Amino acid sequence: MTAQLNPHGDVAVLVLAAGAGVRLGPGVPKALRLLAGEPLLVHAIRRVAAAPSVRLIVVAAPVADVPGVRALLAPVAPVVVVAGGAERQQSVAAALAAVPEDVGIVLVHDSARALTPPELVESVAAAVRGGLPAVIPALPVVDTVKEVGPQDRVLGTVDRSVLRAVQTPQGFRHDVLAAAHATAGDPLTDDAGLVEKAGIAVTCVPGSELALKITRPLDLVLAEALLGVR
Ligand SMILES: Nc1ccn([C@@H]2O[C@H](COP(=O)(O)OP(=O)(O)OP(=O)(O)O)[C@@H](O)[C@H]2O)c(=O)n1
Ligand SMILES: C[C@](O)(CO)[C@H](O)COP(=O)(O)O
Repeated sequence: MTAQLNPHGDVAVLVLAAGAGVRLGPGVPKALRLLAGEPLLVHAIRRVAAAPSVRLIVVAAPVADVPGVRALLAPVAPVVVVAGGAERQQSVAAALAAVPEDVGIVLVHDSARALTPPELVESVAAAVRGGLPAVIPALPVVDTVKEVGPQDRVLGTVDRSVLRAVQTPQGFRHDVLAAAHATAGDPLTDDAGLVEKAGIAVTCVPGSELALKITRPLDLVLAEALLGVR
């Protein structure tokens, strides 16, 4: 059944799905690879669409797959599908261009974080709604982290208490994200990085173990196990 989005919601979610998935190994673009029999993108969209304050979902798809992604998602949720770019940052910019000005909050989300629960979408949006310009979900770093130099020589041990592993959805006031992208330089790995460069405060909220990014083959195994136990 097609999910209904909230026409009175104040949130647009940009769902990025234009990446190749090189680290996952050869195959179709990562967002279209199967997890428990369904494409990662379908898992991701179903969860985003279940978040009550979402009014609009814009998907950035691989250029060649735009019609196919529209057809794939039509029975899942109402979405706008645009062509993504060669870099993640370009895919964000293309999706952002499809968001009307009157939407106050924009979240940027990786389809690769396919099991992200709707509650995380809501908690990030609520923090922006509460007055923060930029909000990112994050988890503490669990490993000891070393700085390494030439010949793999360890230079030192980093104080991990000040480190966080950052997830998506990352949430922004619409004007803040638009301004950061309008002045963006070399591509960065996340949107919060652009906002930081503009000198605007970025605040962490608790992330979720379920929001793991499916990057390597083992992550698919882990995600399938998580689906099995839920
Ligand atoms: N040009 C790109 C590159 C990435 N992404 C999206 O950004 C998210 C995070 O990227 P990552 O997980 O690193 O995906 P890939 O770039 O596909 O992975 P790889 O580097 O292994 O190819 C993914 O949902 C991916 O589809 C995108 O929309 N457009
Ligand atoms: C946006 C992101 O998922 C936050 O962790 C991450 O930066 C994407 O990075 P990648 O280089 O595409 O794996």
